[in-house]
Amino acid sequence: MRIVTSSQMKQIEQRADQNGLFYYDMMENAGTAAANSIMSKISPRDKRVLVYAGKGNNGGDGFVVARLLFQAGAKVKVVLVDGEPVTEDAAANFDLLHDLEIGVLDFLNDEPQLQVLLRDVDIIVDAIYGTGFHGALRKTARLAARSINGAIAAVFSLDLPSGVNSDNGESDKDAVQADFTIAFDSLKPAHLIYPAAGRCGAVECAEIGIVPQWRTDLPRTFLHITPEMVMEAIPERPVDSHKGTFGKLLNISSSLGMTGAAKLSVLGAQRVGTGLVTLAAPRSLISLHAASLTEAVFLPLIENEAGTVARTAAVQLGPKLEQSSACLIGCGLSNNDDTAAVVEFVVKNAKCPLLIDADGINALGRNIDILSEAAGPVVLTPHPAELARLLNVETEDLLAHRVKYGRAFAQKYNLTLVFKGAHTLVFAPDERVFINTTGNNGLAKGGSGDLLAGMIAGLMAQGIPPLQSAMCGVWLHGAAADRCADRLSKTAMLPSDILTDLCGLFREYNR
Ligand SMILES: NC(=O)C1=CN([C@@H]2O[C@H](COP(=O)(O)OP(=O)(O)OC[C@H]3O[C@@H](n4cnc5c(N)ncnc54)[C@H](OP(=O)(O)O)[C@@H]3O)[C@@H](O)[C@H]2O)[C@@H](O)CC1
Ligand SMILES: [K+]
Repeated sequence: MRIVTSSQMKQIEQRADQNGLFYYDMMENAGTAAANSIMSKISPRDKRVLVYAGKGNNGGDGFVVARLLFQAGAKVKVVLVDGEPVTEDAAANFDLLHDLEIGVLDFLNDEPQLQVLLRDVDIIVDAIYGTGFHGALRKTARLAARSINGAIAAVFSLDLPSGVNSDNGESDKDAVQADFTIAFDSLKPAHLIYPAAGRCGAVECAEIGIVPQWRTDLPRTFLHITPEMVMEAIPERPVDSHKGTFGKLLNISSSLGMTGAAKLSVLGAQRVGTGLVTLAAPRSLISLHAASLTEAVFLPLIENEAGTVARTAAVQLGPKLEQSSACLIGCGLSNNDDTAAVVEFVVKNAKCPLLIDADGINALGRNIDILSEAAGPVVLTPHPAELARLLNVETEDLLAHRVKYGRAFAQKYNLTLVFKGAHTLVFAPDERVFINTTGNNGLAKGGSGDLLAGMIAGLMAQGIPPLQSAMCGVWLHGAAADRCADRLSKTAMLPSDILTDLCGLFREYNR
C-alpha cells in the first residue's frame, strides 16, 4: 500500500492541477468517492446526517458529501466548526449548498439545536481537518470532536480523523474516533501508525483521479511491509547448497530461570532457515538446552554464582564471533555487571551483524554510548518499556511519539531499530520507516519477542542485510501469528505454536 506524507500529497495535487486535473475536480472526486463509500454501507434515504466541516479543503470535501447524500435522499445538516470556509474550492462547494435544503449550523452559536439533532443522528461525516491539521485541537474543534465521539452514529472521517497528525501518527487525546476513514489517493502515515491508526476504524483508500506518474519519483520515506517485499528479500534456496550456505548464528542467551527465552530464540533462527545455530549459554545450563534443542550446537560459557554468563566468558566469545555470520545477544541473559561487560565486549568486537534484544538492551541502558563504538551493523529489538528505559523517557510519552523518538534514535546511533508494538515500526538508519501490519494481540505473551529476535538474527546470518532482515522478520512473525490465532485463538496461542504456522507460510511462498 502506497504511503505519502502531507507535503508529498500537496506536491502530487499540484502536479495534477498543472496537468489539467484541477483542485476543484479533485475535491469533487474525493467527496464523490467518500459519499459512495458511505452509501455502500448505509442506504442514505431518510437517514439523518450531520457533516462537521472545518474551514479548509477537508471541509470542502465535506460539503461535496453533504450535497451528494442530500441528493440521494438523506436529511443533511452541515455544522461549521471553525466558521465559513476560507479556501476557494471549499467556498465554492459551500455556496452550492445554499440552493438545497441543507441546514447550516454554527457549532458554538447553534449548540442547543445541535444537541437535539445529536440525539437522533444516523451518520456523522467528520470533515473538520485532514492533512492540514497540526499541533493540538483548539477549543471549539475539541468540543466538536468530543460531541462526535459522544454521539451514537456511524462516524466516517474524510481523509483522516480530525485531530491526528498525518505524518507522524500522533493523535490528540480528543481526536475523532472514526468507524471508517476514507483516505484520498494514498494512505498517509497516520493511517497505519499508532496511536493515530487506532482512531481510523476501517480504512479505505479512494481514487481521486491521480495518475501514477505524478507520484512515482517521490522519495518513499514511509513504507508498508508487504509479502512481496519480504519474499523478494528472502532468496530461494539453491539446489546445490549445504549448511554453510545459510550462515552461522552465534546466539549468546540464557541464564538460570530464563532458559525458555533462549530456546525460543534458537528455534526462531532455525525455522527461518539458518544453516547452523550455536547457543552460547552458562555451562551449567547446556545439558538442559541440549535435551530439547536437537539441531543446535553449544558453547558452554564460564558462569558466575548467579547462574549467568561471567565477564570472563568474553575470551571464549572472541574467536567464535570471528567464525559467525551474525550474532544475537540478550534473550534471557539477565542483567548484572557481568552480563553488561559481555554485552559491551560483543558490541565492540562483533564485526558481523549484531542483534541486541531484551537483557542485551537493558545492559545498554548502563552505558548507551558503547553503541557508537559498535564494530559492525546493529539491530535493536526493544519493546516499548525497554526503549523507554533506554531513552530515559516515560513509556506513555514514547508511545505517543513513536516516529519522533524512533527516528532520532536510529539516526543518532546509525542502527536499525525495531520498535515493537501494535503495527511494529522498523526505523532504518536513514530516514525511512517500515510499517508492519501483520500480527495480533495473541502475541502479547512472554516469549514472542525472543522468537522474533531469533528469526531476525537467523535471517541476518544468511546474509540478508540487517534492515531487510528486520523488515522480513517482523512481517513473518506477525503473519505466522495471524495464522496461529485462526487455528488456536489469540487467547490460547503460544509463541512456540507460531513456529508451525511459519512452516506453512514458507511452504505457501515456496521458500
Ligand atoms: N489540496 C487539494 O487539492 C485537495 C485536498 N483535499 C482535501 O483537503 C485536505 C487538506 O486541505 P487543507 O490543506 O486545506 O487542510 P485541512 O486539513 O482542511 O485543514 C487546514 C485548516 O485547518 C486549520 N488548522 C490546522 N490545524 C489546526 C488546529 N490545530 N486548530 C485549528 N485549526 C487548525 C488550518 O488553519 P491554520 O493552519 O491557518 O491555523 C486550515 O484552515 C485533505 O486532507 C483532503 O481532505 C481533497 O479535496 C483533494 C484535493
Ligand atoms: K477529517
